[in-house]
Amino acid sequence: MTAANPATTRNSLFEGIWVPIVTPFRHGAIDHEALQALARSLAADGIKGLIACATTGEGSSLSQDEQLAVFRSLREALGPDYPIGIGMAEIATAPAVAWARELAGLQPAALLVAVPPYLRPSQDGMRAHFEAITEAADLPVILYNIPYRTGASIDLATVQALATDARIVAIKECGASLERLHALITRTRLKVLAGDDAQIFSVLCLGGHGAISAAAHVRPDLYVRMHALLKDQRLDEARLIAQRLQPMIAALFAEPNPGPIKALFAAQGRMRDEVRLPLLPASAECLSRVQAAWKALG
Ligand SMILES: O=C(O)C1=N[C@H](C(=O)O)C[C@H](O)C1
Repeated sequence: MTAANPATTRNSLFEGIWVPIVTPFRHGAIDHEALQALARSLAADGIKGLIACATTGEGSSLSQDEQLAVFRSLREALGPDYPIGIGMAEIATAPAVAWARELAGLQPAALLVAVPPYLRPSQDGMRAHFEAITEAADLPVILYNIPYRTGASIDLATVQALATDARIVAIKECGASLERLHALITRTRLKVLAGDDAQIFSVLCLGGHGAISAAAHVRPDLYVRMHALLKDQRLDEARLIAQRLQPMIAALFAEPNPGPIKALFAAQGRMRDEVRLPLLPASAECLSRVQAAWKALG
């Protein structure tokens, strides 16, 4: 096993509710003012950490310079101690390794690394990919398993093999069966974070450690409260919050993420309703549904 560096041993860091922050745009350019205001308000609501440039942050639509600028902007807004991770947008191993080395210079709290999309590598190929990035970055790494986006899933045995490296600290798991979630929680030492917003409550009840949740942009206080209640064994109260949140989660994912989040925030004057192609802004119907869910949350 690789020796842990001190950052990776602060493992309670990878518990609680994290948000993969959206990247606001203004006439096509990054709107740093809106980004920083949003980041400050999420942190004030108790969000444990942010992930820049993930799926929700449209990381794959940002140039490398823009990704660095987003990260630096968040640091400037929140200070050096607030945890900010960053998503790996490169797909193939060699450019991902080179980019990981560069990102390491920013000292992010973690790298969020998905199974490379489209390529559908073998389990050994996936393992080599994650190992090469971890070695290059020498930072805490969160595995990101989202087979409905990437086309391939990390097997439990591969997760277990990767978990022998202390720098691999957590897995963000999306769309898994209860059986697989249970296995990840009980048969690996990784922090298991829900990546599928509709599953956050179930993952936490099974013993998962938190979530990286796009939906938690909207009423983050309720996600933070639900997590705290479950830690306190106050299941009934937590369940009521989960039930209240469900219509909003469904509305936010009725069209491609992060369109609905940006549409709501634009209607609230917090940013412009801009995404980058091939994404399109949410439809008027979707926005009405999100706004109705917003009102119902009170
Ligand atoms: O960007 C992320 O990280 C997330 N992406 C998922 C998706 O867009 O499918 C959803 C999850 O809430 C976080």
